[in-house]
Amino acid sequence: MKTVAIGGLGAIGLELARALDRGVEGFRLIAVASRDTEKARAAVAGFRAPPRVVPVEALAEAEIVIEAAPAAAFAAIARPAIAAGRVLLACSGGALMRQMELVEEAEASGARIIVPTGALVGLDAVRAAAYGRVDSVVIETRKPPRGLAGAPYLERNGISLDGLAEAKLVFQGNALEAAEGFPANVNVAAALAMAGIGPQRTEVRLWADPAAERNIHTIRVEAEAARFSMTIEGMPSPDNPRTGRMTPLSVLACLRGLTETLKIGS
Ligand SMILES: NC(=O)C1=CN([C@@H]2O[C@H](COP(=O)(O)OP(=O)(O)OC[C@H]3O[C@@H](n4cnc5c(N)ncnc54)[C@H](O)[C@@H]3O)[C@@H](O)[C@H]2O)C=CC1
Ligand SMILES: O=C([O-])CC(=O)C(=O)O
Repeated sequence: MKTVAIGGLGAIGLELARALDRGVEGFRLIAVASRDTEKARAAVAGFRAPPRVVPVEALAEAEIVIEAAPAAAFAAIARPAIAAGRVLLACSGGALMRQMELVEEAEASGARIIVPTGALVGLDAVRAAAYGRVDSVVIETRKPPRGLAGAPYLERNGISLDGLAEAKLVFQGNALEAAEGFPANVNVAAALAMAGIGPQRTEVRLWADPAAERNIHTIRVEAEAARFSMTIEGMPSPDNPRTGRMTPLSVLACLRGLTETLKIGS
């Protein structure tokens, strides 16, 4: 049995905690941390085996630490886990991409940092292609306006999405600029950048679309070995419209992949 701890109990973390409590072969949830301790206690009170509610630094007592908190809390969860040489599953890919020195810290301590595919598709193909020459990687994301509302880039540039009648291209730039301007929205672009040709060369286009009922991500890759494009249309989570329901499922698949005997895909 590998021990697991979760930092953040929102759309992703609480779903994962519930799934682990129902039983995921080979893993046992021992601790959780969240901003609001009382709320966290109430959320896990009815569990078959309630995990301990701890401060974020104490999550590192588990062998596997799942980070599922806002980007601003990423380092506080990641650093102790890395220092303790743990396996860190990082959902806030955009935050990681902006603090790549953590990867050097992990190398020194023997920790591993794993970014699940999350709400996206195709990272296996992108990773493989990146062993050869890759000419371009583009991701186009289309979300209902409520899934983008409040992003720092929109506020800084006075872009209002209220009463939007048709789809609007709200951002075009590289993955680094996207992660800075939309910290809660472009984790998939960050994961794509880290899997492929890096944040400077990965192009991001972000649309607010009042007709969209799903979070739609299309990636297009031009590489020497292959040209491919893939689209995923994720259902927004009922708890947080910025986050797709695929993400906790992807983290579960990633977790199982750490130990399963038969593992399909890279
Ligand atoms: N990799 C991917 O494909 C995806 C990644 N994400 C990212 O994953 C992260 C979590 O997403 P959601 O669960 O949707 O967010 P959420 O907003 O629903 O939940 C976040 C949780 O973290 C807690 N929290 C806030 N501050 C904290 C702190 N300082 N320490 C510990 N916990 C704290 C909140 O109380 C809440 O329980 C976000 O950074 C989000 O952008 C979201 C969707 C897809
Ligand atoms: O589509 C989603 O579920 C979330 C998303 O865009 C991201 O965090 O990059």
